[in-house]
Amino acid sequence: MMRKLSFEEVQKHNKENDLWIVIDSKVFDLSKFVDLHPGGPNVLYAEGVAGRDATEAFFGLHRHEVLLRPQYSRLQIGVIDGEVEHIKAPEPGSLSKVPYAEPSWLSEGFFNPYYSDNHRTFQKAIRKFFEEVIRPEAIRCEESGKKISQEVVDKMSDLEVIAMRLGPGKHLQGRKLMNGIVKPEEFDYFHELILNTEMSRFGTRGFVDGMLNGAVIGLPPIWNYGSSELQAKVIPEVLSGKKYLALAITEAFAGSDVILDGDYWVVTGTKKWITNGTFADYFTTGCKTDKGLTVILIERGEGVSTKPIKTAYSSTAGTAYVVFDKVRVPVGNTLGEVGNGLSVILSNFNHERWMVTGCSVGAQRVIVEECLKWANQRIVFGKPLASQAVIRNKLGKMIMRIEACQNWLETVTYQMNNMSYHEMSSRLAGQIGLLKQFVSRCGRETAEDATQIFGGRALTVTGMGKHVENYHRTSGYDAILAGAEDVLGDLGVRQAMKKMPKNALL
Ligand code: HEM
Repeated sequence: MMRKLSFEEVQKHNKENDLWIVIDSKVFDLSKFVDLHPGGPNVLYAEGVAGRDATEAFFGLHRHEVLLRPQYSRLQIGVIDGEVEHIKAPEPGSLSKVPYAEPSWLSEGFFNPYYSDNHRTFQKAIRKFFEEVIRPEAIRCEESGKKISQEVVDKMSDLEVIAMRLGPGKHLQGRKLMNGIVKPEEFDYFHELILNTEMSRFGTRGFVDGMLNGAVIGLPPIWNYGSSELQAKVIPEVLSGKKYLALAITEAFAGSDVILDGDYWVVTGTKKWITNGTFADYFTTGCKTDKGLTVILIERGEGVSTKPIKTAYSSTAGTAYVVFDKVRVPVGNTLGEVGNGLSVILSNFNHERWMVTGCSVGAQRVIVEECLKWANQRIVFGKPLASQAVIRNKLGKMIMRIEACQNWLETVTYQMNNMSYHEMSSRLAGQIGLLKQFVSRCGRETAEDATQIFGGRALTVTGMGKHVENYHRTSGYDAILAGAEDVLGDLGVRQAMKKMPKNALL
């Protein structure tokens, strides 16, 4: 039970070695903390702060989470008698009540045709799991640049999170998804969309890619085109998170040339910007053979070396430069027909691009929420930021963009749920390309506007604007990964032109 104190009592403690303040009805004794305060001691002795209710000043400068850190929460010595706490830490898994902070299907009083009760139960469980288990790890790894710990990967694999990230399909059969919350045959692209949007909510973009993204894009060629022996060996290792897989296609200069030597391919060459490459045990690799592009699964071993590439985001993504030096690979590791590598690679792209779009939308929505909250709480010259028309204009555009992105993404997801894989490839490749371009463009514009709203705070890695800072620095990844946005937009128009009826004349 906390001590109950009066404002009169608090006011007496307003000097060096005896300093109390009130934040949201909680009384803190800062006497010993002043010299350790990252904002310096002087601000704490200021008039209106020392011995006073400093709630407004505090929330103008700190995120609420600061008060929850154990080293700071223990500075609380009591509560103001008769006052109640207004600002509470959200319960793990809870939904935000800020308008537009959640998609309409998760907003009270709104309706949506796409989601069932099962999607709702699933969303709640996933958000809770991500907030409790993944968020602390995401923040740690984003900062340290280290690989996600095996302990956390094991927790994901216990709930089949890795398998679910690969979408609906036969790889889910017989599994207990999220402890049985969803049956394998019920799992659809909306469940997967929920996963993608939820995992992007922590302002840790490098970590999201480090979270076994390589498997999501590198495994389908194995189960679609690999031999049964290869599948039996590699798929369980990867889905259980025991082994890492990377998709190694992109090249900066010389590719991966291959010659045949008996029952072995001998691969020599380089790959660049390979996500998860630093940690990968396997590489699903595009190689040049004399019959054309061929995809080969290369296991890390003699002749394979990887070097981390320092990028704008955290090295927890494991982005690597990969060198193959006369690596001997059994011919049985060939994925698909020799010379047919392009179709192996292309068959994967729709799903990958759609996934990136979902992650992008999840991250973008958090930024909209951050800006709405900040514009409401930040007081400048006695008025909230939101009282400025120029700020409201930016907020309006952000809301329009996120709602447009979400709605188009849901329409495309609905098509995916109702189409065969082949239909998706022929009908949706162009639209997914355009969607991805639209979402990443919107994301970049929102990142710019958010930076203007947060000002200098948006340039600081920690503190008030940390999410905006991370998003501004990393939203460009959505515009490049899985296909550069301009190229994808162009693909969309070219596909549309191919399908123009011959008699469509004005
Ligand atoms: C329990 C009380 C407080 C704690 C635990 C605390 C803690 C912190 C921390 C951790 C930071 C680093 C920035 C961040 O991570 O957000 C910070 C910065 C700062 N604090 Fe406090 N603080 C407290 C009260 C106050 C109060 C009452 C003021 C009043 C003016 C204040 C003024 C500042 C300033 C000016 C900065 C620098 C802000 C910036 O770099 O943008 N702090 N504080």
